[in-house]
Amino acid sequence: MNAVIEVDGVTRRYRSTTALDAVSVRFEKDVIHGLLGRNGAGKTTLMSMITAQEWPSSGDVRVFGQHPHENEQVLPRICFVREEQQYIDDARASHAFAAAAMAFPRWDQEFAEQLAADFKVPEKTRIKKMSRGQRSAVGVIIGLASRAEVTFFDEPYMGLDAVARQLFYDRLLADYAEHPRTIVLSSHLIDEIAHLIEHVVLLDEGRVVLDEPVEQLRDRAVTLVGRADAVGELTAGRTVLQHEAMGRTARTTVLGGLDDGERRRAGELDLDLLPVSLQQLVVHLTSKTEQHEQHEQHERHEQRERSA
Ligand SMILES: Nc1ncnc2c1ncn2[C@@H]1O[C@H](COP(=O)(O)OP(=O)(O)OP(=O)(O)O)[C@@H](O)[C@H]1O
Repeated sequence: MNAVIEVDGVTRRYRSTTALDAVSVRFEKDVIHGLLGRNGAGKTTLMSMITAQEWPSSGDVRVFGQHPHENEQVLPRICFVREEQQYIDDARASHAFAAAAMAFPRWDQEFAEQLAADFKVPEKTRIKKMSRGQRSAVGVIIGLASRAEVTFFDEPYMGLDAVARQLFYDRLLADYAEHPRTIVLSSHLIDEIAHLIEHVVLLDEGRVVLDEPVEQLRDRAVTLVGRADAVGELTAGRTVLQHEAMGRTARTTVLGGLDDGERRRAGELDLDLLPVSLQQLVVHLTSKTEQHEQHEQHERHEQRERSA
C-alpha cells in the first residue's frame, strides 16, 4: 500500500457544527476513490483540508508525506475541481486554461482543446456568462487536462446533462488508463459512478463509516429474487435492507453474504442472487443514524407511557 494522502484524527469545527470528527483515512496512489455521503456529511470540508484551502481544528494532514499548506512542493501536484470555482472577471475558457497551464506542470494543452470541442465549450463567451453546465465543463476539463498526481472532483457534474456526464466518465477512465493518478470523486449520483471507482470512503455526520475496496462490498449484502415463500425461507432472521413483493414474487435485499449451503439451497429453490448496488448499501449505512434516533424516540415514548 502506498498512501499519497494521510489524514490522521482530523477534526474541523465551525462554531457549533463539527464538520469532521476525528477523521482518519488514507488515499492510495493511482486509485480512483469515491468520496460519498449525504448533504453536510463533511466531504467538501475534508477535500478543502487536503488541498490546503482550510485548516483543521486539530489533527494532521499530509500529502506526499508533507503538510500541504503553503507548500510549493505539494500544491502544484494537486488539482481541486469544485462547483463554485471563481475565475477572474472577463475570463474566457482559453484564459482559464492558460492559468491552469502555468499552475500544473503536467498540463496537456492539446487534450484541453480536444475536451473543449467534445464538451462544446463556447470559445468566445466569458465564463461568467456561460450556462451552469458549460461552466462545469470548464472545471472538468481543467481537472482532466491538469493530469495532477492528485485530483479532486467535488460534484463536478452540476448542470452537466446526461450526455456530458457520460463524456466526462468516458474521458476520465480512458485518460486514467494512460496516465494513472490518484483521483477522488465526490458525487451523489452513486449508481452512475459505481463502475468508475475502485475504493469507497463514506462519510456520515463527519465520521468515516466505510473505507473499503469496491470489490469487497459485494459480500456485504445480497438481493434474492424469486417465489416469495422461497425468498422468505432464506432471508428469515436476517437484516432486511429492502423488500418488494409483486404478487407471488419477492425481491429482498439482506445484509451479509450467503454461505455455500445457502447458495445451494437458493439454487434448489430457483432463486436469482444479485449483488447489492453501491447506492443501496450507502443508503443503508447512512440512514442508520436516523433509524437509531427513531428507535431512541420510540424507547423514550414507551418509557413515558410505562411511568404514566
Ligand atoms: N465555512 C463554514 N462555516 C460554517 N459551517 C460550515 C462551513 N463549511 C461547512 N460547514 C458545515 O459543515 C458541515 C459539512 O459541510 P460540507 O460542505 O463539508 O458537507 P458535504 O458533505 O460536502 O455536503 P454536500 O453534499 O451538501 O455538498 C455542514 O453542516 C456545513 O454546514
